[in-house]
Amino acid sequence: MIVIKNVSKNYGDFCALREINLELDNGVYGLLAPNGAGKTTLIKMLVTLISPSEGEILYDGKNILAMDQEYRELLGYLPQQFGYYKNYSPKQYLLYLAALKGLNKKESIRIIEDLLGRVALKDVMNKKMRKFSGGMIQRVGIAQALLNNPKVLILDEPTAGLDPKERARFRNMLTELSRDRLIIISTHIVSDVENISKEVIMVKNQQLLYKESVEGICQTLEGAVYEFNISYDELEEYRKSYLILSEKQELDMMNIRFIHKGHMKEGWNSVSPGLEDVFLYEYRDEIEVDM
Ligand SMILES: Nc1ncnc2c1ncn2[C@@H]1O[C@H](COP(=O)(O)OP(=O)(O)OP(=O)(O)O)[C@@H](O)[C@H]1O
Repeated sequence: MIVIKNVSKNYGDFCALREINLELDNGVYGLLAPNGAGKTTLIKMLVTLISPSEGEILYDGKNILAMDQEYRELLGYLPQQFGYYKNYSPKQYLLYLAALKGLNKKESIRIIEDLLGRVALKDVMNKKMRKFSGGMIQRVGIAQALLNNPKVLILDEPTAGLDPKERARFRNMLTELSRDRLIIISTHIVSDVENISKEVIMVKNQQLLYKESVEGICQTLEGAVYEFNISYDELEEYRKSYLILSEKQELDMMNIRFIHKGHMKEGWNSVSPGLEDVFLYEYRDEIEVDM
């Protein structure tokens, strides 16, 4: 189990994270926040690339910085950008990494072939990565992060550049992998974590906003999300008065989804809030709503 205890991180005078407290067990945790909110800072502390300015991070009660190599042996990490060699095949690349980690070659071949099977790359394991799609490269990235069969797997924005089909495949793979390990996946894309996370962690104004199940987080907007058909002429008025979550053209009307806390007006259709709604609501001042 990982315990993040009163952790703050400052870069000079700038405070990137303030007094973060979290307890994490096996399963998938989605670290969801807009760019610049401090996800990478938290992740870099979790993988010991940087250390907290205050507080500490414990693994099974031991400070991860003090554990040093012992901690890194149970850690798998896929950074936002990972370096690989285009002229290598996945198998060659992983064998090279295994050699760096000092793993025995015969044993490595067995582990690597098994891993490449798990990430659905067995058919192409001897092909050069030069022609691989973004999704295939990310799967190589996952395989390298799994090389030491880590108990803690940390993935920083792992779906960047993947198409929807590859994203879906990726999510399924994580669910499969999460059975016996702790997985943290950082993203600003709600659908990446909505259906696979045991709990979603959201950070706002440098502080922890939520660490809860998707259902629990969505409940915070229960009874406040509506859909309604309006004419184009009314659109400006609604935009001024309410936080619009989405606008959809339907024949000669506009179907809008919006937030209102208070009495509903006649005709409004109250709908169940989704994680995307909460995300747009909580970060309304930080993100430009794409309409
Ligand atoms: N080395 C650094 N020195 C100074 N400020 C930094 C440094 N690293 C990050 N920051 C600042 O800390 C804040 C959080 O950055 P961080 O990279 O953790 O955010 P993020 O949520 O991961 O965003 P992204 O997805 O863009 O990486 C940002 O305002 C960023 O400018």
